[in-house]
Amino acid sequence: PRAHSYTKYNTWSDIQNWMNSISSSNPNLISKQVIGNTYEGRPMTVLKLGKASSSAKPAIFMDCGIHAREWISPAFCQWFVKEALSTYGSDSQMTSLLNQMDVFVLPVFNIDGYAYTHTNNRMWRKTRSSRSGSSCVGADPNRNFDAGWCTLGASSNPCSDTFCGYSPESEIEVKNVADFIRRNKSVIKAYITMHSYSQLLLFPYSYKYGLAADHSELLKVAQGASAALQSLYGTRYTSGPGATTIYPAAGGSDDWAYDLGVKYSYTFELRDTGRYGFLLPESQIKPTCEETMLAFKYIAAYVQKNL
Ligand SMILES: NCCCCC[C@@H](C[SeH])C(=O)O
Ligand SMILES: [Zn+2]
Ligand SMILES: [Zn+2]
Repeated sequence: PRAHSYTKYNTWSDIQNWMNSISSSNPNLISKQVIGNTYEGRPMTVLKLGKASSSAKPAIFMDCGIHAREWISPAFCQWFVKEALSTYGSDSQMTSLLNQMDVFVLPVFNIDGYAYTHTNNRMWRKTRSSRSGSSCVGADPNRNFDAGWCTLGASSNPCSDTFCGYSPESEIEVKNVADFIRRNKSVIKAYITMHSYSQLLLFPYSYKYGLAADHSELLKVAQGASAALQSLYGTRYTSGPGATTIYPAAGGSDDWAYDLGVKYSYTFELRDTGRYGFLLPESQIKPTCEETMLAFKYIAAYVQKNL
């Protein structure tokens, strides 16, 4: 079988094997927990990074792979875990971060969809749930959260790629993540969700045009993170509220987390701006992950300073 590589788009099977081995590699810094199964029964696995502590530490939650075809997203979550473990002890900021906080990483949110893009349809976006009454499969997890659910920028047609689902959290994958974040909301200070493509750093709201109460602070941090990202290879990002920066979109994970009380809530649209789109070549995994690490660390440092 193919081996796992940080500079390749790994199959779910290779990612699962990788999670099992890396989470037993350093019990003082990483552990894994299954937060539930997907519709097709695959284990949704969260990696908890941070210096082991008997008391609860403030935390950041990051997910990748909400949308199946956005392969650069799970690639970043895997890269992040490798970088965190390999630079802890040598990189002062990463050491400080993992000493003071925990980082929960969900490398593949929509595992069924991700597997389906490897076997059947590279351009699949949604979950793989099916319900009697429709021949169409899946709902858009990023329209299925309980945040302005199905009001705008989403479809109630099960055959649409932005189908909002039959009710909020109807998708078991969404419910599993929402339950986990609700269970840990007292410690979770930031929510970061990785998507592609367009090179955008978005924050609430997308379910309405109105500005978030923390708009100016969220914008300031996003602009700082984008500048940090650009400093490496010159990659240019646009920062702003989702509704006006990309499009209105209700039911999103970032809006939901923000309204739950997780103030620092961001959606990344990673490389590129359309030349390759979702089919970003594997040769761009390394540079994309390196520059995105700088943006993540900028946000994490800001959150740490404002604990
Ligand atoms: N919560 C919505 C954030 C803005 C839209 C993000 C994109 C990622 Se592909 C989408 O879900 O359509
Ligand atoms: Zn997406
Ligand atoms: Zn996108």
